[in-house]
Amino acid sequence: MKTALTIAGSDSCGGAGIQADIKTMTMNGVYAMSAVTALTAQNTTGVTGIMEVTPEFLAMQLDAVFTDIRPDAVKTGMVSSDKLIRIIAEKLRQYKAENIVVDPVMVATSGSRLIAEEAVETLRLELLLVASVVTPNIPEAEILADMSITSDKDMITAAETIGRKYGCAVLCKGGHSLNDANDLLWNNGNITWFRGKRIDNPNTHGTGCTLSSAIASNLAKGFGLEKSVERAKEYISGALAEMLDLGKGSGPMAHAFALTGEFSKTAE
Ligand SMILES: Nc1ncnc2c1ncn2[C@@H]1O[C@H](COP(=O)(O)OP(=O)(O)OP(=O)(O)O)[C@@H](O)[C@H]1O
Ligand SMILES: Cc1ncc(CO)c(N)n1
Repeated sequence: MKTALTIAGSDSCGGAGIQADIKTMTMNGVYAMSAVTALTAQNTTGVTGIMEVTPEFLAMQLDAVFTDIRPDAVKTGMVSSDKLIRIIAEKLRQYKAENIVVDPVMVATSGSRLIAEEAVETLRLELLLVASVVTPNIPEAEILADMSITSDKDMITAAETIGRKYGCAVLCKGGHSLNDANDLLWNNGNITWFRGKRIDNPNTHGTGCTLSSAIASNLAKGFGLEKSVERAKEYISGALAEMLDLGKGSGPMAHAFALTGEFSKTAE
């Protein structure tokens, strides 16, 4: 069985972060492992607390995983602070990790900040340089490319700027702000649009985490990057289309929508 590792924060309400990543990887047919960067006290309406692990303990988790079950792909999500980012980059280089998907998480859907302001620079300098692909939404792409984005053409320019500067592929997600759920992949000079149908569902807690984990799972299974993004978009569309409605805010998606059979049955 192929394997994938998520390096991210825990979301106590289960819709984003580590919990979304493990559900997504499992549903996409790979064995999921996790290294936790921080605990969040969080629900669909917001984040009320953050407790970071120490850099030493994050390093111990990464050593434990890499020296035993080598991941075929790695996804990073909430990385929180300067010191944690440096450890992650160092360990990914040390173990020559492959298929690294960096979701440059900055602000949760609910509006709460998930990375220290000064750590954004470290994320650029350390994590983007080891990434195979980075998956910014529009506000994140604006910060990473240092420009404002108001059109499809701007998305292409921003993705190319980020890709050339950091030597990685870039998936710029239009979903939130600009267009229908159309995402743009810049991969070594080649441009591919993934045109998704916008699903009229306000429950989008954890969409970014879910998409990047689905991409990592497909890379782990040996699909190329374009095919991995295409398959990940199909998975997230299926999870959104279930119209799960939990919680008082922007709720989570139905990660296990494709699960049928004995163990997914409810009581009569
Ligand atoms: N309503 C929707 N219908 C269909 N696809 C959507 C919808 N909303 C988001 N997506 C898709 O979900 C994926 C994640 O994009 P999104 O822009 O929501 O990420 P994000 O802003 O990083 O998420 P998060 O808020 O979890 O950090 C993209 O492929 C996007 O096109
Ligand atoms: C722990 C965690 N990571 C990422 C996100 C982004 O959606 C979130 N809300 N919580």
